Amino acid sequence: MAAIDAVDVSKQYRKQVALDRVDFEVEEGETFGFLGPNGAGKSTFINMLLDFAKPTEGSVSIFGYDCQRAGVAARERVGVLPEGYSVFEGLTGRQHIEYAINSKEVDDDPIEILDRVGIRGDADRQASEYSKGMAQRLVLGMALVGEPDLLILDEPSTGLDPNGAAQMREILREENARGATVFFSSHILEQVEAVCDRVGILQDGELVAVDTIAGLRSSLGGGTKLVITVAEFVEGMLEAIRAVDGVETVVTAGDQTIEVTCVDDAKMDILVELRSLGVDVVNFRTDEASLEDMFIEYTGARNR
Ligand SMILES: Nc1ncnc2c1ncn2[C@@H]1O[C@H](COP(=O)(O)OP(=O)(O)OP(=O)(O)O)[C@@H](O)[C@H]1O
Repeated sequence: MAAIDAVDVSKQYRKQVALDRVDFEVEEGETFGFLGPNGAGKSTFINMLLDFAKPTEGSVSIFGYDCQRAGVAARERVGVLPEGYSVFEGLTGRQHIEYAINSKEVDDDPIEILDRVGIRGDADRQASEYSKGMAQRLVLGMALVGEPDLLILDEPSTGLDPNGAAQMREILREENARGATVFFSSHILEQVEAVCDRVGILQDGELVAVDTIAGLRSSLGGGTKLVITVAEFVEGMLEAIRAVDGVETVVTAGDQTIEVTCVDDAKMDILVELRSLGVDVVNFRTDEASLEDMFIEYTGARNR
């Protein structure tokens, strides 16, 4: 059975279409990354899973339970890290975890959980005094209570330092390895690339791609990235590259570097085109297209 099943789900806020007939499944046991530029509809979708928002049309279900009509059953096996969660005034970190343990009626050890998310040393401090990253770690800890079958995490890396982000990745891997399905939205594409089996890309409320990263690469014609360093930029150079057959995206990275995603066959034509414009090519190399390159290609936007 699918862990998450979205059936032609749409959401309209007055004139704003936040989701437009989104239809996909997240299989049990997958780690699934949910991507999209700001305002694409990611949080709206997650809010529907949690019944904070209702679909205008279509439906969403978790392990076969409709998130609106059978919300309590749907969320029973779920651990959640919602967007913009604020901690309770007057409760320590440990008490937050104890609260989650009591509400889920399980017997986890709060200190073990705080240790896992890296804030064991701050267990008895008021959570309202925590830094942003510490609070984010605490909320992740609360989501992990009771070994949920599905983790739903809205931007889990928000506020985390690089160590925290690496720890987060490790926790997602461990959770997946014990059998949990992990569904998370993120703007940190390296993180998504490192842990996800599949990704879905939302753009203006529409799901424009759902695939493995390798699958995305091959549907973009091989997804080669050419990194070209030139002595200096020449007027009309970027437009000329864009006009070459097989070129998908052209972006600049610094004063002298151009990154081009294209089909394999286009590489030589690009270099020939640059020579004919009198551009002095200092260096070029080919990389595999990263998830960020593909994201730009699908959404036409730099993510960060
Ligand atoms: N309560 C609301 N009332 C009206 N419009 C809303 C509401 N919530 C979201 N929207 C609109 O729905 C669209 C999708 O917003 P959403 O928050 O789901 O995007 P997102 O992909 O999570 O963005 P971000 O990456 O910035 O968090 C936006 O145009 C937003 O303005």
